[in-house]
Amino acid sequence: MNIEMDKSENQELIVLVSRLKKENEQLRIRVKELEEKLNNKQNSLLNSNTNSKLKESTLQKTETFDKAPPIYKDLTLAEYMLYGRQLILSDFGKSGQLKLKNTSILIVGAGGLGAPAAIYLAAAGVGKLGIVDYDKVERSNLHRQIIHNELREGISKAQSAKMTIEELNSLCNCVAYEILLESSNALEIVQKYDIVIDATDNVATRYLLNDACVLSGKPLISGGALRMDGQLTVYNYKRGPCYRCLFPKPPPPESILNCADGGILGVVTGVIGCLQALQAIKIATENDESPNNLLIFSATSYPLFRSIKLRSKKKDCALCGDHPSITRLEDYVQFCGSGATDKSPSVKALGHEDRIEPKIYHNLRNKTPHVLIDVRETVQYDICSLPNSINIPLKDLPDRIGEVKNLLETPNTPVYVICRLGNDSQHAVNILKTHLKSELKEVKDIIGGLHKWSIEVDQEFPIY
Ligand SMILES: Nc1ncnc2c1ncn2[C@@H]1O[C@H](COP(=O)(O)OP(=O)(O)OP(=O)(O)O)[C@@H](O)[C@H]1O
Ligand SMILES: [Zn+2]
Repeated sequence: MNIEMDKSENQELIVLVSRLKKENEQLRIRVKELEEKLNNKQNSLLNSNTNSKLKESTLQKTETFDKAPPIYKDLTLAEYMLYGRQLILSDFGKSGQLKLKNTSILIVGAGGLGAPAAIYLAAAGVGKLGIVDYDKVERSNLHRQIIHNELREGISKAQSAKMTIEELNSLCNCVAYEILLESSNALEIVQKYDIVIDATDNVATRYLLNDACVLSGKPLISGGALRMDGQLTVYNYKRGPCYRCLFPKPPPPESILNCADGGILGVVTGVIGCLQALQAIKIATENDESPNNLLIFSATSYPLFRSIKLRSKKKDCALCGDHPSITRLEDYVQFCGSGATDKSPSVKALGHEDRIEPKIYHNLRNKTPHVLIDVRETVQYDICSLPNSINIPLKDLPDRIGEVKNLLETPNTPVYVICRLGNDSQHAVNILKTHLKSELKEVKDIIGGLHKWSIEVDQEFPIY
């Protein structure tokens, strides 16, 4: 019996010792990591002091990629272990890893493109990552903005991205800017970084970042994605053009479509965001021999990628040309005629008399004979629709006026028009009024569209 007890005590002791040894080892690694993190922070503090001195000096337009001299001259033991699989690449090696460690990258936009770009850059060992985003995490972001998650809904995207990065690689010094990047703050932030990634979704910020990068001599890795397509370009790099060399004038605001209206396949932003990260690594490690190209990706065509060689910079470019007229940041919202935020502003195309609240329409719905036209695209109509509505997409409406006419039982039959948010429906009312002036007694748009309907009338109706 005693021998049996001795045996089992012995066994327990062996297990305990082995557990303590394991914990001891884990603590040793953790202490090492924390020491490195502290070291990083001290170094970046040193760096930011140098930068603020730099900031005080006059802002000069520089043409080459100006990178601060290396601060870190070697890798730590934890870094050898962490980056081992890429250290052994002949095109990368220890020198590549050290260059990454000494590089700071600014990602503007922690959305569909910024999310994968930030994750891969942090994991690869970039020394400092700045993340700018003024917005908060929404549920409809999560199919593509994979740096956030369900628990982060409603919190700042910049903070959420920082949290993920710190969990992924605590050696990366991540700075979150919970702000809208605009003329008043862009230069100050851009100047603090070696490379800038444009992961935003609007034209005003595209011009702002282009100008800030040219004025402070930073390469700009620009990406875009919509529906099933995407593209990638590097501006202001290796004597290549800037965005203004290619597009001196912004497109008309009404021609611009965003993801909320046009849709986007999550993985398409993943492809372009990863390519932005790859391009940043190639620039940081001075391993980029490719000419200045516009890379076009289409998920629905073959081959998936096409590449177009870009022109060299324009001698008469207003920004980067020989005699520039733009020497400071401008008012980009005014220049582009559209804001830096992509939240669709409410259209006000109709007077009060031509509009009806969803609740009032709901009350008359089963009592008054009427025609309800839903002017969303058919793909959206097929997602969800109100019973007895007729789908005529806005773009087809002028050609299908005859159909509307045939639907009217009498000239007095009222017509109501609905869409997703209550913007297109207003344009549709104007089209109907123009074409059916004498035939129609009453034609109204349902205020706030199906979105407001599902909030105020039927909570079971999907919001998408
Ligand atoms: N000037 C800016 N300053 C800071 N963040 C910006 C600026 N312009 C755009 N962004 C951010 O860039 C990101 C763009 O990503 P994306 O288009 O995937 O997201 P989204 O705007 O959340 O999409 P959705 O259209 O579905 O609402 C957004 O998070 C947006 O807040
Ligand atoms: Zn230019």
